[in-house]
Amino acid sequence: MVLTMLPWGTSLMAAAPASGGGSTGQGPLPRVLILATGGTIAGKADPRSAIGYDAGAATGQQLIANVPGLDKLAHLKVEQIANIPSQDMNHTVWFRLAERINAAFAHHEADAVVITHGTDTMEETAFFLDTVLHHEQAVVMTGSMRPGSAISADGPANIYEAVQVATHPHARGRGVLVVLNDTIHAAHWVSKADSTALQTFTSRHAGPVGIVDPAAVRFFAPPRPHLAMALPKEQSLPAVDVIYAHADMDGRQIDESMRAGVKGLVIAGMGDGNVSASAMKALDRAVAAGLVVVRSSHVGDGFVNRNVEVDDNAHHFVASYDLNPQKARILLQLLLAADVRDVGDVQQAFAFGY
Ligand SMILES: NC(=O)CC[C@H](N)C(=O)O
Repeated sequence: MVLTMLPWGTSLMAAAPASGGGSTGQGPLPRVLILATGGTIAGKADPRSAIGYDAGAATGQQLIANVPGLDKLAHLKVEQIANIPSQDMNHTVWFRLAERINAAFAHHEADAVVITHGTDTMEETAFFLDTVLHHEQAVVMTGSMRPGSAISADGPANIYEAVQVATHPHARGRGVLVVLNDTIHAAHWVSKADSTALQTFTSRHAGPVGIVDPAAVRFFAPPRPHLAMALPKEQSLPAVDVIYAHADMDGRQIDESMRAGVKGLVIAGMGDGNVSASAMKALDRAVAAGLVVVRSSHVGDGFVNRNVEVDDNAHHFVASYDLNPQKARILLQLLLAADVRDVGDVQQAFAFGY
């Protein structure tokens, strides 16, 4: 490759007549579709208490109006997909988002998408969309930890940076990204790790894939191989429960989930995906009844590997590798929706990319 010297602040790729030149000030402005779903970023002060607020109160249009300089980065179109605190996020909104994004790119309505969202379930929405969307164009999620009414609200800067990242040419082909507090995370690894701090998102063992510093958007890591699943046609997902393991654990919750008719179980296990002996017996009953059982962990980092403390071959369990329980649940739902229930096939999907 021949290296061409360009003026500072101009990247080789951004200089091309691509749609991602918003951060360089060259060429036509890229078109960014902003899909607003609510969250703290759309929060307004609650007059009943000094620290209280209602998430999902302001509209996407109001959020954008509070971000100076955004019109110099991109042509924006804002649509309100929902206006909820993200603890109420659900598959109906996920399907609405996925279909809107598919349509926007199929009809060349936008060059990139930014989604505003509460931080509680942002990693789950990011993981769902990352798995069912198959576009080169950037899809970037952002939110905030402080409501717009707070001193030093973080929402406006996060929206600005999300648009900067979404319009950066190196954001293409990376699946769904999460941008918060100057940091860029990939959907596979990102997780909320602090209930109040601005730097709430981590990508524990993998680390963030990039940063936004005052001069530039910088990516460090190559994209992860993309596990591409179809968006289920039925617009619904099979029932899968997550069961949290702890000392004195019995099999009661596992049996109750089976009675309720779930199709799969994810264990938020201790350590590398352990449960007690009596819970293990209940899991064997679940497998015998035709449920798919995935062992994940609630410790927050590291892999759950096959056949280490637990003989997965003998029990017919699946190991989650590095997917946390809430993401393991979504992958299992998508696999079951696609009629993938053979333990070997399910395991292959969880091991994809490693
Ligand atoms: N900081 C946040 O966004 C969390 C607030 C709220 N629970 C939500 O996820 O929407």
